Amino acid sequence: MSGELSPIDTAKFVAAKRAVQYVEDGMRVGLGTGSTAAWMVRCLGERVRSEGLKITGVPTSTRTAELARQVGIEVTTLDEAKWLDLTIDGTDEYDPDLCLIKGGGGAHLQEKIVATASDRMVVIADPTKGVDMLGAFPLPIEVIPFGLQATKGLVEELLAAMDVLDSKAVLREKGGVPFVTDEGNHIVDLHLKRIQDPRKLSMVLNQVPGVVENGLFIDICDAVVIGHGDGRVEVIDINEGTHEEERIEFADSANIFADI
Ligand SMILES: O=C(CO)[C@H](O)[C@H](O)COP(=O)(O)O
Repeated sequence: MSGELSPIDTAKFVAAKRAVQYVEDGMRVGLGTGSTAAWMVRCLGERVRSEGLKITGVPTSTRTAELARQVGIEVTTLDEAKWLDLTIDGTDEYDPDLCLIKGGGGAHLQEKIVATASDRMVVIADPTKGVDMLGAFPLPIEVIPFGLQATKGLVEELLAAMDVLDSKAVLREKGGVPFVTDEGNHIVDLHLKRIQDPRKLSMVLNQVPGVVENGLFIDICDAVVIGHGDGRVEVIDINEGTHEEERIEFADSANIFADI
């Protein structure tokens, strides 16, 4: 990949480039999944190659593991790393409390385990991901294959009783067959009304037998780095209560790929 980036890719790139500044020598870093997280992995690889930064990455999917190795990041498992200093990941939505909907890429189970086992989670996003109230993006749940239709039916009944279901629960497909996660499970996407009480919904969903994990990330994200197409980044830190803006140089974006 080379040449001019589109405004949306510039936004993702500058968010990623700013976020990898949080990474210090010796850190164990959770590596998220998705197109924005892929920019972060490339930016981190660039720091490893050009600065000799020594880090261990814990990928949240086979896709991310493959890319991390390709760009020169040493990877290990969460069990080997035990605990992480930082996780950097993308998101499908973030709200003003930095609660998230994730799982658009079908990796939210590993992503949630990895982020929860980290001192700090930094989310990278473009401006389209910010919402006043979660729920415009369909909420993914990971469901085991056994009894899939029974689980899906029960979830639909529960959501209808709670008056949060907007249309329906849809089994995610890829290439005409059910999408299979890295854990060998399936994804059901829940088309909901705006989520008034994400904490309650998350707890209810995870009580249903057959549901492994839902895509709501509550009180897990510490900061969000929002990139813009003109190179500006906003950094919102929920713990510090700060909202800062700066500018990131993005003319070198093509160099990120030069040595790979
Ligand atoms: O949760 C995720 C994968 O499970 C992704 O982080 C989320 O879908 C955002 O992806 P992208 O950066 O491609 O928009």
